[in-house]
Amino acid sequence: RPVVAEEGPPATLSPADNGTTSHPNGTLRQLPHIIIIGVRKGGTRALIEMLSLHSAVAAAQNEVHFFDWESHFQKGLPWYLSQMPFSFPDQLTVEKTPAYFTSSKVPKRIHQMNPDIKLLLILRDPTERVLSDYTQVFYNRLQKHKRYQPIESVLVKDGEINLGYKALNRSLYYIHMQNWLKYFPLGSIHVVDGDELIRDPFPEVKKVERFLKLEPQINASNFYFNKTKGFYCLRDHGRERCLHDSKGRAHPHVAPAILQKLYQFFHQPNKKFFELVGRTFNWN
Ligand SMILES: Nc1ncnc2c1ncn2[C@@H]1O[C@H](COP(=O)(O)OS(=O)(=O)O)[C@@H](OP(=O)(O)O)[C@H]1O
Repeated sequence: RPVVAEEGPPATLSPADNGTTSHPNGTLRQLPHIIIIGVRKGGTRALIEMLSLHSAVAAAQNEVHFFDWESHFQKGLPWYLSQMPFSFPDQLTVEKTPAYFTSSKVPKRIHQMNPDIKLLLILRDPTERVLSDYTQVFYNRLQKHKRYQPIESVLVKDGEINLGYKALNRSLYYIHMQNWLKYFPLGSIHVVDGDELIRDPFPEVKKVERFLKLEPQINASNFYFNKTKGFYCLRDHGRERCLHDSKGRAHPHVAPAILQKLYQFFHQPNKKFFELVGRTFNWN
């Protein structure tokens, strides 16, 4: 059960409220039991949609940005609660905000709300994630008719990897993970392999179901490969749907020599991450 910590945000819930707001049909809003903390472009939307196939899961529609945006955090837990979907008391509520993973103040704040919360972290090959991150910003700028720099000029400065490029830092997973492990035991954080979730989602989703101690319910038949999209899509009670067009975009071409530099750049950080979590991933 989520608890309200002593040092929590300014407006805390009254004891009578106990973290829930009820509705006449027996549903209520509950603080999340599960948070998908990131990583940005890791496959967080796919993961929350896939998890929502389970009848015991109620997912918040939008990214809430409660713990990372001061303007939201200052509103306190009652506001956070008001962002949650209505659910039945035995359902688990989940929200996803990919920016949480790389925001240093977030782990402490989530821990203060509920030290027993279950965290899901979906990661992808760090280089691939950088390209996906660049592509996202590229499209955002395109939409706003703003200028954008070609990928190679943001990745490289004076012939070397440009350490000032923010997207690179977001892919240094061990740095951020260390921060989370100051507050949560490894057993509270399940790392989902985002590359596998793309390649063959069902086994990855089953692992999540087990981690959350949910009754096995999600089936192989809930997934089908859509050739046009080039990704798996979902089948839920006979209804078929793919993720939005903004998910699964083509990435820019990068010269092989630069790509090689990037792989090399991430080699040591990746090793540090593997040591931290006691498992390896099939990253370049
Ligand atoms: N089934 C399925 N369909 C479509 N897309 C899928 C799927 N599974 C994982 N992905 C990958 O999810 C990537 C987007 O990640 P996020 O949802 O975490 O992005 S965001 O941070 O919320 O913007 C997105 O990244 P891009 O390929 O760069 O667009 C996808 O590769």
